[in-house]
Amino acid sequence: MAQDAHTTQDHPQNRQDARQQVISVRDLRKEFRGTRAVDGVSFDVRPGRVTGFLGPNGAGKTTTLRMILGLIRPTGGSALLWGSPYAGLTAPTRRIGVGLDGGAFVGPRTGRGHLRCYAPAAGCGPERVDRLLADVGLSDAADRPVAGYSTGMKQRLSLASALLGDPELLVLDEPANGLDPEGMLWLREFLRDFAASGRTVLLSSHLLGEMEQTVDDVLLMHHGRLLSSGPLDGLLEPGERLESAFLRLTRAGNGVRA
Ligand SMILES: Nc1ncnc2c1ncn2[C@@H]1O[C@H](COP(=O)(O)OP(=O)(O)OP(=O)(O)O)[C@@H](O)[C@H]1O
Repeated sequence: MAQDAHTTQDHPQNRQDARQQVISVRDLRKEFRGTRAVDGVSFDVRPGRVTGFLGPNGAGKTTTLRMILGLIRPTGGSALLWGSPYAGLTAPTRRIGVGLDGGAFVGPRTGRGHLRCYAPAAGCGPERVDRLLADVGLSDAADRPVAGYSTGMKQRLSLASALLGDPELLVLDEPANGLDPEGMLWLREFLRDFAASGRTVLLSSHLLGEMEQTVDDVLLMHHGRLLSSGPLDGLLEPGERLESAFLRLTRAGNGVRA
């Protein structure tokens, strides 16, 4: 993962390099009225990997994801998907499955109704909706109003929504929130299988212990800055847990390891 190559998205060579990556972020910055939410972040997300965007509440993870997805405009820097800004992609909703904020649901709608509502835009029919409901373990609850779903069930429905377009990239914000241990295990296996098929996952989480068992690559964020990026194996010292590594890095200051 490149750390220090600051680029602009318009340079042809940079576009060429960025096309080798699924996501390529360079010197990305966002300020909200004096709050530096994201402060010069650079990283790449490689294909066929589960990359964990990890850090405590307020670290800047969601803001970065929203900039990558073109939902908010950066103060500076660039975020490219397959070498293009989100707005320059053809049919982005079919290439990228997005799960932000645990999903936004209309309470009286059923789980099946929710997916059927978004299915046409994703180019899929009712049979795929049924299959996805089964894949995420919601077949039995499919015809109940989402308002009565547990947090974990909403997370599963959000994941099914993200999968509607059969995307090659999943971008998920805190998908493990509210899942019980069985749900965590299920999510972990699901994401690992997704990446094993050559597709790519970028997910944010503050649950370092859980993510340690899920991700291949780590982007460790703190106070808007990237503390570390690269394969999980390269980050941890022998016998070290991810939470301890995070404390070690935050105590060491803002050093950046490639
Ligand atoms: N729309 C906004 N207006 C003002 N400040 C914002 C806005 N969105 C985010 N922030 C601030 O930017 C910082 C980073 O927030 P962000 O939501 O990106 O962090 P996060 O790592 O995703 O944390 P969490 O896990 O709590 O969602 C925080 O200080 C937050 O208060």
